[in-house]
Amino acid sequence: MTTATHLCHSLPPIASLSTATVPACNSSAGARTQMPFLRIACASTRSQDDDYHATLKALNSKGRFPRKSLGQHYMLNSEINEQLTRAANVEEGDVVLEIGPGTGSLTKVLISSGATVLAIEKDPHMVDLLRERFESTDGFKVLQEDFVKCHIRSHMFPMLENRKGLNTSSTRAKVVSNIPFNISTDVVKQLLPMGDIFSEVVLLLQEETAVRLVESSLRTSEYRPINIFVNFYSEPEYKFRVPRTNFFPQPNVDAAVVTFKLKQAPDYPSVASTKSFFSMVNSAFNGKRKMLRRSLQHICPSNEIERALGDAGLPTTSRPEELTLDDFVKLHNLIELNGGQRCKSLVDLQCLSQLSKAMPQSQKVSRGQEIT
Ligand SMILES: C[S@@+](CC[C@H](N)C(=O)[O-])C[C@H]1O[C@@H](n2cnc3c(N)ncnc32)[C@H](O)[C@@H]1O
Repeated sequence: MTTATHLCHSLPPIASLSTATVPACNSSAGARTQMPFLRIACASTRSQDDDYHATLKALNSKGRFPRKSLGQHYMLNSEINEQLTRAANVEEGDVVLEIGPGTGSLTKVLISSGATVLAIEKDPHMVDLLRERFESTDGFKVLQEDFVKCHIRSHMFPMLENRKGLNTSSTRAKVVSNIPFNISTDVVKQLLPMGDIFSEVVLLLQEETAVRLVESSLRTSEYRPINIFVNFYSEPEYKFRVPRTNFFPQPNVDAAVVTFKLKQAPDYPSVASTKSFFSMVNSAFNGKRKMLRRSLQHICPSNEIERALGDAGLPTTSRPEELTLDDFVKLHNLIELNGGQRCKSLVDLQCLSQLSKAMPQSQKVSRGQEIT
């Protein structure tokens, strides 16, 4: 305990120190135990640039306290940053988008793997810090923007264009990020339909969100339109849990790493229009306790819905939480086919789908925002 006391005394004067803990040395995802200050010495031997002291020093240099409203929980364990980078198979020549780079601990690992990194950071103080830290590094650019509002395509296209002619195997970029938990759903909705520019999206999410996005099963209350959305656009995989003790300041919840392998348009389930498809899915779940023949009545008369359910091989009494992505696709296409002129609202939806086809790609991707 002498070491612990000594280290505690040497900590910089910053609020919330008394509640802070650092990760276990063998930071195997899975260990839930909170590690005391005693372990700091051990963590700092792994990566002195981004350990507990360095993070505090970096924040102090800008007179900053971590801001809860910006979800500022900094990663103290470089092993986890390396695992995130490996989960995306980042290699020489890759272009990587990092959302919320903070002090740049993950950024450093990405750059060391040979990637060119575009970082989007909302906090201007962290942007200053990153510019100082990576000032002499080629292949790094940081923009001070709110990711939720930024037009990511216009930033990515020039970077991808620049790579043409380089001897690199991948033509699409990757996303690797430890994001603030409060923008997780926005990030997922915005990025997953971008399979034309991103091949993988690897995110460190709140564990509960990770489980809800990847593992929600049929017939449970967690099964929502977002699950249909995630599986429509990607192949998600829960990789590993990251105990809360790996962050400063320590959040009240654990985190987990999820990879989303993005599909490209030809591999999306075949629907006449994604707009009308997701409108139907949302409507179906609006009346979660209701049978589909009732909740979709505004689209088609219930006998038409029953007929489509029957043709899809589903019970006429089906409820939304009983349908897989494939079932919804079949149902949607059958309603379109069977409904024809009789389904007035569907005709309206078809008009919308024509409009949507005329929309620029940049607007189309924001449609995911409608998913709940
Ligand atoms: C959980 S911290 C992660 C920091 C760093 N990646 C790490 O692993 O230590 C989240 C970071 O996202 C930034 N941030 C918060 N909201 C943001 C937004 N809307 N757009 C971009 N960055 C944001 C915060 O300022 C913070 O630096």
